[in-house]
Amino acid sequence: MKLNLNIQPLSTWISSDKQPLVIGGPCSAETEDQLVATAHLLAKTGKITALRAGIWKPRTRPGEFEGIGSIGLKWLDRAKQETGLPTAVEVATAKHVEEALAAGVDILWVGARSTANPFTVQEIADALKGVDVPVMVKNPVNPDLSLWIGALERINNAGITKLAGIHRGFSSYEKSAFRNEPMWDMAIALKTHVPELPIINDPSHICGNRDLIPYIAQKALDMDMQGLMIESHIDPSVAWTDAKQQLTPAALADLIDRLTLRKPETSNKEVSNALDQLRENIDKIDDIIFQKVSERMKIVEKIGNYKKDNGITILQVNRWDEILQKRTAFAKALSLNTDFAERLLELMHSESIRKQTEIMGVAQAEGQAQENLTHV
Ligand SMILES: O=C(O)C(=O)C[C@]1(C(=O)O)C=C[C@@H](O)C=C1
Repeated sequence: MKLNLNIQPLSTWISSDKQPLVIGGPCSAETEDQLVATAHLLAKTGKITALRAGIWKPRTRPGEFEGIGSIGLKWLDRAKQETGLPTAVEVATAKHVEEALAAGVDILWVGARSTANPFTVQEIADALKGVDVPVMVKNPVNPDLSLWIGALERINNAGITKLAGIHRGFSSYEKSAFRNEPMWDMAIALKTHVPELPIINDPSHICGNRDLIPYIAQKALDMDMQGLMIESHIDPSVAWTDAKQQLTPAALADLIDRLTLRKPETSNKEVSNALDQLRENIDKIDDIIFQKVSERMKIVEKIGNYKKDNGITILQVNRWDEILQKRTAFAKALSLNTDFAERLLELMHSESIRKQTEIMGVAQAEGQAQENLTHV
């Protein structure tokens, strides 16, 4: 379902001269020298569109460096005056918004922890009323698309039309190579709901480790994201925060050089005709798949009626296991990815269970129980 947000194109608020669009800068502003020197080196690469720096840092545990605070805004302004780079900082309270705007910060962003809290987002939105400043909203720490959309809506309702999302990955209990799981499907879902919303990828926070950054940055561009936010420090080995994921300005420039830029469309008529033809074939095949799935569901319904009339359980573990084994082996023989085949079968099986539960009348009882609960 498409959402109705009032959003201006990215090019109306940030220069599109350099492609890919990269917002670079240190995780935290630490000292005036560190920030200004990093900014100069970044500007000298000629590849950076805006300068980022954390001024107020939301830390998980107390006692860690929580950002240099307001004084850093003066350093950031000096970096901007000397390099000509527009600046971006994270804001998490109304006071941050007021101070950042008073200090001439060009772009604000809402952090992942703030996005997860509607009270915080509303406080920021209220502080932004009547101001024409670009705001980027990071995904919430947890993979909840509604929270991300809700935060964008709150900011948009406050009158902010220069709006973007930042995909920084999601917390996960599972051990992983990533600091935050990319869960690309979440960013794709946001793009599907709000196609006009620019999305900036933040490979630094997804990876948590500089070696992985090139892969995520490339994938983000291939996912048609509009830009990258990458942390860069003059000397990452002594960085006060996120030392492992920061790149020197030279390493960042090198990474940008190695990225391949692709476009969503081509002006080559021959290629676009070939793609049209192939897409027509896909449409036909998708139609056949749906017809077949519908036939399968009709059989599932018949089985469901037999089960209801003869006191047979809905779940048939042995039969389900047989389907999983045989069909995934078949899928493999057809050169299909077995994980994909398994997920497809699971999706169909859970729909069968839902359908047969409905036939048994249990779904109705469950619905009634839910209704009773909501009336308590
Ligand atoms: O074989 C059945 O009993 C069915 O209802 C079909 C089906 C399926 O979707 O394939 C559904 C539920 C069972 O757990 C096993 C298989």
